[in-house]
Amino acid sequence: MTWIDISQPLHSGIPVWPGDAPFQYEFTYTKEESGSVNVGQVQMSTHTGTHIDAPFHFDEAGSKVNELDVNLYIGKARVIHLPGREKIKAEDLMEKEWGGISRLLIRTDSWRDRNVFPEEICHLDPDAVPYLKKQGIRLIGLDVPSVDPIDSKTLPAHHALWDAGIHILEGAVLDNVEEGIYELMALPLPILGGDGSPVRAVIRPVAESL
Ligand SMILES: Nc1ccccc1C(=O)C[C@H](N)C(=O)O
Ligand SMILES: [Zn+2]
Ligand SMILES: [Zn+2]
Repeated sequence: MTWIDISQPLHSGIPVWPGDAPFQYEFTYTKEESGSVNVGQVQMSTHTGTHIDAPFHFDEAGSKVNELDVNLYIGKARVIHLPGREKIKAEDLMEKEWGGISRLLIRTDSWRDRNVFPEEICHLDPDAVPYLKKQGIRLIGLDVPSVDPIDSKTLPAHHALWDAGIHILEGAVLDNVEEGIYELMALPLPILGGDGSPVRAVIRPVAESL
């Protein structure tokens, strides 16, 4: 089975949080200038596109991105589809199949035009977190820029997840991805002291019986 890219392409027009640093790629030297090589430089927010949040993003005492276990971001993941909701509640999760898979990707389809930063998204009800913890979830990924409502200042879902030891992946592209079991790779960069990192996230289906 081939790997499927579930990452947003990075370009100067990629929407970012209102007021956050825009993505920029430019040449430090072009081949013509240097005589030998093109060399680029990138400026971006750590929360651009498909990215993970380190707990330090919302908790001064939380782990930094270089302290996170790489094993969280590689391995079996379940994809579930929960479209057309204002928020994801425990009852929605209870309707799905569970069992032994510690990574969960939720396709909400609630960020329709990825060229524009969304005003409203389907978010995670913090009351659903104990259920996720009970199912042994350690990583949750959504197809929206935040697990909380866009205008949230208190970030209750971020905090509830972290209190339950569940790590966060945001901005995955799950259009056309069917429910099922996949392998996931979405490694953050080892940015020392970082609050988050862009990731290249890929999945590939695995047979349920494996
Ligand atoms: N980058 C920002 C700039 C300003 C205000 C919030 C953010 C966020 O990133 C918050 C969001 N809850 C996030 O975890 O991605
Ligand atoms: Zn983030
Ligand atoms: Zn976040």
